[in-house]
Amino acid sequence: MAPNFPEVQGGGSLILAWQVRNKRVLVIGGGEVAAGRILNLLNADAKVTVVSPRSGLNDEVAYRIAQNAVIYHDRVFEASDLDDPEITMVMTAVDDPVASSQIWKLCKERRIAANIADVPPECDFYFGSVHRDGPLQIMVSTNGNGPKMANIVRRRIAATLPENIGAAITKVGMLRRKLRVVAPGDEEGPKRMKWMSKVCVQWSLEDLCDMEEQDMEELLRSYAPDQIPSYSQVKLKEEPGVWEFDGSFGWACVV
Ligand SMILES: C[C@@]1(CC(=O)O)C2=NC(=C\c3[nH]c(c(CCC(=O)O)c3CC(=O)O)Cc3[nH]c(c(CC(=O)O)c3CCC(=O)O)/C=C3\N/C(=C\2)[C@@H](CCC(=O)O)[C@]3(C)CC(=O)O)/[C@H]1CCC(=O)O
Ligand SMILES: NC(=O)c1ccc[n+]([C@@H]2O[C@H](COP(=O)([O-])OP(=O)(O)OC[C@H]3O[C@@H](n4cnc5c(N)ncnc54)[C@H](O)[C@@H]3O)[C@@H](O)[C@H]2O)c1
Repeated sequence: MAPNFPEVQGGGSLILAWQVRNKRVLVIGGGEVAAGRILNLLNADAKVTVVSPRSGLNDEVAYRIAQNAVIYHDRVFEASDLDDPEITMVMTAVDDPVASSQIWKLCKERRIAANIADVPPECDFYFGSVHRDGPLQIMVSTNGNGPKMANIVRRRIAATLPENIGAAITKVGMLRRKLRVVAPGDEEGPKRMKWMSKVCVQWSLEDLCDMEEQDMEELLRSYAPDQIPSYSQVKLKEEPGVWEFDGSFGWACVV
């Protein structure tokens, strides 16, 4: 009998949320594609170096350079650009396939992860179509089958989301950090996770979005008894005793 484990479906990508904050990433090229790469990197708080002749700069890339958002070298790529040991990743977006392939080979020699735009066999990772709303990021990949389709699917997904989902997630992030203060320590982990999951399930997205800091404090009082008060109980500041666990299970036998 086949075991009841998930079936392996090869041919996909490993989709990750790569933490490039404060890490150096080299972008080669300064055209339209580079502008998108640079924005993605700055959104992820990376330290970005751009190499491209000024004559080929797109307006957006020129703006990032003028804003000092990136370090800029006004010339074509040189092999020594890869000498900086800080570089964790390379992206090329140049209209010169020979230069692209040369850069790919040099990156492989140095074991630096690289994306060569539009050359799938020369990519350690692909980009995807990304929806962003505050802390929420949704990436759609078609694994090289149809980049424009990725764009269409991403827009379709984004259109189904509640308008305030990003704000709700930001609030939940605050609540989780507060919970770690109220209930610190590894031994509390399983209880913390269960309580947090229950809050997310029992409160609606709209409730979570409306949650203010004082509501969070109130809600956290339910952690020890492990009974989640409803949004209105917290919001209307009902007597804590109404929802606080008193040792009964919501009913009592009067004898
Ligand atoms: C998602 C997105 C992210 C980004 O780059 O930011 C992205 N391409 C986007 C747009 C786009 N790219 C192309 C078109 C023309 C229409 C079309 O072909 O559909 C359009 C549409 C447009 O321009 O509107 C041409 C194209 N792209 C690749 C090839 C080479 C090939 O297929 O062999 C060719 C030339 C094909 C040819 O010559 O015919 C290859 C790749 N492009 C990828 C990502 C990776 C796979 C992602 C996936 O499969 O999901 C991969 C493998 C490598 C990589 O570059 O990382 C971004 C949309 C972002 C957004 O708008 O939301
Ligand atoms: N993956 C994608 O989403 C996607 C979409 C469209 C195009 N592309 C491909 O990406 C590449 C770039 O596209 P684009 O629209 O940004 O092109 P573009 O012509 O706007 O920009 C090319 C840039 O590369 C620079 N450049 C050229 N040779 C260089 C070198 N040796 N060193 C440093 N910089 C150099 C130029 O100065 C220019 O800034 C093309 O090959 C294009 O086919 C990819």
